[in-house]
Amino acid sequence: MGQLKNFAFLKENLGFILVWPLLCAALAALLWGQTLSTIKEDKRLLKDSALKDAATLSRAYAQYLTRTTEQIDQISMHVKYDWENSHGHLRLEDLRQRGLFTASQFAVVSILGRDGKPITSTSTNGRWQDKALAEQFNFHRNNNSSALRVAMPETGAAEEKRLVHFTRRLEREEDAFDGIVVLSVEAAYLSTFYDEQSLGKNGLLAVLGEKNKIGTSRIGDQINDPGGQAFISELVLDADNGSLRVEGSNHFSDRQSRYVGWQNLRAYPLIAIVGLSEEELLSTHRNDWSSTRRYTIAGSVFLLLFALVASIMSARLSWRKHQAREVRDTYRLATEGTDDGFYMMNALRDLQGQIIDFQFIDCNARGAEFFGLNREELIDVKLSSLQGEAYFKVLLAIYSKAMETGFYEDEYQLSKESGLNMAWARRRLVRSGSGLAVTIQDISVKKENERELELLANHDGLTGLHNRHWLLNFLPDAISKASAGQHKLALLFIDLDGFKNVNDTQGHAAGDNMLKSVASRLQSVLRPTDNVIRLGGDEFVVILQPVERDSKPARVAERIAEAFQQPFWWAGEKHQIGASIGISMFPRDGEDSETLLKNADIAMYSVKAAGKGDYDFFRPELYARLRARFELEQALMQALEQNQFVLHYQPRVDTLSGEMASMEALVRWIHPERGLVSPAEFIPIAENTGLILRLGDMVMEKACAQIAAWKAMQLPELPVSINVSAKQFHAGKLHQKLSDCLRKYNVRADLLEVEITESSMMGEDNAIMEELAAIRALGIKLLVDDFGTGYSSLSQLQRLDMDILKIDRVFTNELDKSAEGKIFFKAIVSMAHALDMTVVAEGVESNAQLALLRELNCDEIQGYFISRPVPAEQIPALMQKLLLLPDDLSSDATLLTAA
Ligand SMILES: Nc1nc2c(ncn2[C@@H]2O[C@H](COP(=O)(O)O[C@H]3[C@@H](O)[C@H](n4cnc5c(=O)[nH]c(N)nc54)O[C@@H]3COP(=O)(O)O)[C@@H](O)[C@H]2O)c(=O)[nH]1
Repeated sequence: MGQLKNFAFLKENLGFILVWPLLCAALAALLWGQTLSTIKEDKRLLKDSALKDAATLSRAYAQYLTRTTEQIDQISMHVKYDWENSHGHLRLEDLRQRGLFTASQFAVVSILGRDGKPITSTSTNGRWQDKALAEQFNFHRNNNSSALRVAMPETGAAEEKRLVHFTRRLEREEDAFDGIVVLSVEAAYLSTFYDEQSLGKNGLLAVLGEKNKIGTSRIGDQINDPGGQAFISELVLDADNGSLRVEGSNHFSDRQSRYVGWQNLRAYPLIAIVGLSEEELLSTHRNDWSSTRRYTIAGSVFLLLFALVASIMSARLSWRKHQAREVRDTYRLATEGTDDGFYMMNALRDLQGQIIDFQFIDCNARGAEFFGLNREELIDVKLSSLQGEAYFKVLLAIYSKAMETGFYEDEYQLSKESGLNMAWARRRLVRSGSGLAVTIQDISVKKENERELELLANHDGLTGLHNRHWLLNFLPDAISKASAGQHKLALLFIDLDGFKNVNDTQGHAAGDNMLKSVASRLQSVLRPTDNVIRLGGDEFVVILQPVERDSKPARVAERIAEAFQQPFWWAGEKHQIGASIGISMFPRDGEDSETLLKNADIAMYSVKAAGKGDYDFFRPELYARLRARFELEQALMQALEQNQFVLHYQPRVDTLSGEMASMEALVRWIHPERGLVSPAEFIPIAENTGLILRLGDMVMEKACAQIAAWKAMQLPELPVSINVSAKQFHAGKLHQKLSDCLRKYNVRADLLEVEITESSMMGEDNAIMEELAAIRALGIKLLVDDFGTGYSSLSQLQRLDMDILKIDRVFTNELDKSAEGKIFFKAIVSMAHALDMTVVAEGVESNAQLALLRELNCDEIQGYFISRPVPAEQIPALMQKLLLLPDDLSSDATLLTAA
């Protein structure tokens, strides 16, 4: 299988692998062709040049011979003249002594007489028997030409020097033959023209005479006189001058071929021959040719090696590409089924090697789909063509960084420019060879989920404001910024006043509406850069920064407080609510989130304690107050466990007669250190901490026990009313507790009355309605306490079927102070009577108030004018007194009653 794959790979890439050897073979062939043709051309030029040189040198040699022969000619003319004038008495020795034949080349100068015998001579060694000289003598004797003739030497004995004889006819009167003058010159003298520089070491010089008879011949230093000749066969010279290549093996004694040039002397019967050795000429160029050949061989070897290396590299490259492609294909196939986009990208570089773009070379179907294309459409596309210029620059920087470091990964939000149709992506870039393997994952859904989770985690679902979680993350950063910028930061802790009432009395839907309205109202009075946070319940926080002075958060707090003075409206109804605001400042009141929040909360609490609806800055002493409150809470819990509470009773009497109609049970805390503590101090804390439930149960228990005790003492059976807080109602099963308690102490239901504040029973909460009905069904009377301070209407009271209406002492107090107070009181009494309810005036402190109440037909009164709340032990005395009005008033009453 593997072999089959390899074979397929080879087949696929054969062209790419063999391209280099083929290219190199072609280059080598070209190189060799060029080299051989150059050598051939060189040889041709060399031959042409050699032939020209030989011809030129032969001409120069001919000139040299002409000049030499002319000298000899002149001397011979001189001798002839002297001979003919001397009438046969000339002695050549005399002429020699006079310096005429001093030149060394003249071996012998002779005059031969008419019989051919020497008459006078410069030497006795003349070779007058030479066959060639004899021939010349005969010629001169038979021809009356006076021209100079040349006789080439015969081949003589080896030890003899060869002599060339120059001869001239001598004459007497009437041109009669008188002998000849012979100038014999050493043949070698004619070849002194030889110059190694121009003819080389094996150059040839030769002089031919008539019938091509060789006068002298010389090859290099070797002058062939005496001894053999340079020639082994006669040259065929078919023109007066010329040049030709002469094959050495046939013509020359040294067998070397030569380029031979020849020139006939015009004035004398001589031929000058020059030969240049071919071997010598070639040898000077042979080095050039061999170095050319060496270069060509080196070039060929280089090409061979290059082809080999290139083939190996091509094969390896192809193999790597093949493997990379296989890996790519495998990866693509593997990623084909996934949701991730996979891309192989090639880095495109400029001449300086700088990356200028990337090109898609492969991708999976999903990857192409991200760009709205199919795979074939995306391959070969450049990255730059898929997005705008600015965005491409950003991408290029990231991709180049990945090329540099080998890896890059991030999550990023995509713009429209990206060309990818997704909102968020995770990309992973891994360097792979000369490019990048890029994986893109669409994480839009995940990001959306994260965003929603983040929204949920950081926002309040009801109001849309940031929540506590967000605040706790945001505050440390904001504090750091403030610290770095050396400015202040203000934290406003806002707690709604009366919100619990709305929630408790009008239901959670109303409470939710209120919170939404509060949120938008807060935002409306703040700048968009200020942060509003809902901490939870009815608590809000506002962060202001930068802040220079306290005056700024003070102004904001004032604006908020003012905004809350306007009523809230929903479902066509008006709702009033306030806000208490505590302010802490960074860094003065704390340097961390927790401290700033805690101190703003303390300041807010201080505002609440001081009457609500206002703002205050944190001060360290507020903390002391909070601590006192905390200690009170602890003490209250302990008091409940240790039964430190007692009930005092305040009578309620008939307005006219002063007869005790009922008693209100009012709890008192007998503190082990502080003595008697007012419920006005601890009831609100009990309400806030939830201790009111246990306290309420205890009051119920003590009241029933007391009724039972008085009954046991056989005192008149008078009802006792107990105060029940809203929390007790909302805790549920109040009627059950009351019923159990009555049963436990065997007390009649009509001896127990329940006072509930107006605000506790407000709203449309069915649970309260049902609870009230159930209590009433037990036979227990229901009293509306503190009427006039809340927002209940009489019609609502009618629906709840309340028995007694207790008008708050604020209105009793107004009775004798203003006409409006009296009118208001009268209206309530009238309406309550119309609803068949008994009216009680609370807080009656004076005779004048009593008189007016009688006038207004108020049924019962309660107040310090009758009696302060007193311990249970004092009640029997009051009971026995029967009429509790001051004596004079009681008698008035008696009178009135009687009347
Ligand atoms: N849930 C419960 N609340 C209780 C209970 N016991 C008392 N309370 C509530 O505490 C508040 C303060 O009560 P207290 O200090 O006892 O004051 C009562 C009277 O002393 C006072 N009063 C009565 N007559 C006059 C008067 O002529 N002038 C005047 N200045 N004060 C007067 O009024 C208080 C009774 O008020 P009310 O209940 O509204 O009739 C107070 O709100 C109590 O309700 C308890 O057991 N449970």
